[in-house]
Amino acid sequence: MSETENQPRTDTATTGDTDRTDGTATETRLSGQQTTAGETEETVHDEWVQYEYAGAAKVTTTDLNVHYGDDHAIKDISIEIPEESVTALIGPSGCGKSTFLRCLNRMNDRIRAASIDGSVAVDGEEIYRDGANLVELRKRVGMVFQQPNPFPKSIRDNVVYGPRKHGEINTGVLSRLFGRDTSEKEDDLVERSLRQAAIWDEVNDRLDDNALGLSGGQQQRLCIARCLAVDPDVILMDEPASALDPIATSKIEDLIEDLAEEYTVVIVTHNMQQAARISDQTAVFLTGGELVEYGDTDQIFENPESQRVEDYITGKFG
Ligand SMILES: Nc1ncnc2c1ncn2[C@@H]1O[C@H](COP(=O)(O)OP(=O)(O)OP(=O)(O)O)[C@@H](O)[C@H]1O
Repeated sequence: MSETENQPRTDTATTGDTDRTDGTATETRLSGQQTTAGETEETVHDEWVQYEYAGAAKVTTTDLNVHYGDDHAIKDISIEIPEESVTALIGPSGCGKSTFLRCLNRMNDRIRAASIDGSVAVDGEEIYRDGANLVELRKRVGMVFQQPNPFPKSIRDNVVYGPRKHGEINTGVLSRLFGRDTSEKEDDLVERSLRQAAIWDEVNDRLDDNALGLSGGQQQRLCIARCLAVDPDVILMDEPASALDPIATSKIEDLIEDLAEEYTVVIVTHNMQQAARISDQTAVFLTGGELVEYGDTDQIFENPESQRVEDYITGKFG
């Protein structure tokens, strides 16, 4: 977990100008509060749900909506996700966590029924702008899925798959520039990525073995290494440990905390203890695609603003 000084926003004003981390003013209302007109959070969605944190915003969503046909899966979500930290997305099944996550690297574009409105910016750059380069975006915002999905290739080939595909290794120009041959560069990349994913010590003597021979937990760490090999800034993880046993899960959790020193990690999890253990901030989605509360993880788990969040966390709902 990064050593940020995240503080939950505690101002009691229902609306009003609020300093954002980027210095601009915006109308802010915390979830669970009532407007002066007596509207409840259920009826108003166009607020920023945010809190104060040290550092810069890495990802900002503004009025983000997703429909699948008539199904309104994500409703007016405006949040800032801080850099170099872990953000957990929690909530009951079907509340839109994965849909929200997929918006952050435009994976929903692949779903024919999905229509997306609103804005998602990474480092202030709109990813839904016309002409955005999706290959570059998905290198910058990588993704790890619930089921480990290594290619039926060697461990080495899995790690270098992305850079090779994007022509970042096998180009004579790069080799000449660096004055080294391709295999030497590949070896460096393989070792660095596998070390970062905390699996190097387990596989360094069998890099040419088929990745499908690894255990589930090793396969998932290999998939994380594959994601790291293309040098992302943001790593999206959709329940990355749900298919793993407790020991493998614990290794993935340790790894995620380490990764947050350098990367911005956003993780969907059904495991509330996991969210409490590894995340710096937590976003609680409840039924119907609403983001009900977003803030410092300790505050959300120990003293949530919203009764519905408290009910969910204590197991009374969801
Ligand atoms: N490809 C799709 N086509 C149509 N509807 C979809 C699609 N994916 C998700 N939905 C719908 O969008 C809503 C949100 O689904 P989503 O998978 O994002 O929720 P979730 O919170 O991640 O659920 P879970 O925890 O069960 O994975 C649900 O009503 C779901 O049925």
